[in-house]
Amino acid sequence: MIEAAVEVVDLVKRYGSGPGGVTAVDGLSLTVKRGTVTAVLGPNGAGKTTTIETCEGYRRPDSGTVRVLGLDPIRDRAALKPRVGVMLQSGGVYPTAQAAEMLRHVARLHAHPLDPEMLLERLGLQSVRRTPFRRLSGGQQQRLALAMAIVGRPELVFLDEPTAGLDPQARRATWELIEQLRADGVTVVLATHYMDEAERLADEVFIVDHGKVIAAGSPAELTARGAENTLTFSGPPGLYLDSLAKALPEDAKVRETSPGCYRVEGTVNPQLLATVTSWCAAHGVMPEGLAVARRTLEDVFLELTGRRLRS
Ligand SMILES: Nc1ncnc2c1ncn2[C@@H]1O[C@H](COP(=O)(O)OP(=O)(O)OP(=O)(O)O)[C@@H](O)[C@H]1O
Repeated sequence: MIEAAVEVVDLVKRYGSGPGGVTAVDGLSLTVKRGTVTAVLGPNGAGKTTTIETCEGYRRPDSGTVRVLGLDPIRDRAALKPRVGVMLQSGGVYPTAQAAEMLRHVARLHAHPLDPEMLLERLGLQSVRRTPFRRLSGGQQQRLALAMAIVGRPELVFLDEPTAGLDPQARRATWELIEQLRADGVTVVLATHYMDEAERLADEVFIVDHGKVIAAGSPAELTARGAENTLTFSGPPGLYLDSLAKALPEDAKVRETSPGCYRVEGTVNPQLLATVTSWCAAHGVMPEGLAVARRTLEDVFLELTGRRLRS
């Protein structure tokens, strides 16, 4: 059997002790398969960064085990260093060094680096190549940190909120780069609180809340559980929905979510759409803003916790 790229079992990590202490990670387990993009998705404070930093060898578990490429991240740090890419925050770099110079420097430390110029181009950093790190904008610093994490062609890369605060164009460029990494066989572990990012990029998602995994699966598996799709439309308030409910298949439900806003949940297929529109036609109702929406990871999180992912 091929060994997992990352295996976290019952990880517990506390900050401080006594009543003022915080249990940041509370018995978290996850497995990252090689060659996949795996997202650790959760709201602020869920324990994502602590988990990632423990995998990177920066934090020691209070209990539980962490294996990275079959090794111990703290004990085997030297062996893992050339094989694992991490995005360092500003503390890890020389603030007065120029962007391109820093990237070339990191590239030279590796046997078979990617071309630094290609990375600067892909991440839209060519125009600031001579700018000292500390004068780059937050988003530029973040993209440079990403470039430095992957320039050495790691087998595995940990990305903690790689697109937080980026503008849409930089976000797309980062997503494309992550997709390219996967195509090249790199394993990517991505901590994010953006569900659209997890949905678009991840093969496997671990939804984390209060330091625990509360759901796991591919985005398709997670969003397919329960109501697969929804159909919404608006019309006059107070429509008599019992007769529409009778016309719908058994697994579908309809309700008025707010006055004049209607939501049908179930397997939305062309037949269901036809049933709803013909019921509307028979009742003289013009269904405005008729839309079919797939259930999102945000909906999954809301159902599991009663809260929204983005607070
Ligand atoms: N160095 C620290 N000392 C004390 N408490 C900490 C420390 N780092 C994190 N915490 C606390 O641990 C909990 C988990 O934080 P963590 O940063 O791991 O979560 P996160 O999911 O990455 O959140 P965010 O998206 O906000 O970074 C939070 O309650 C946080 O306040």
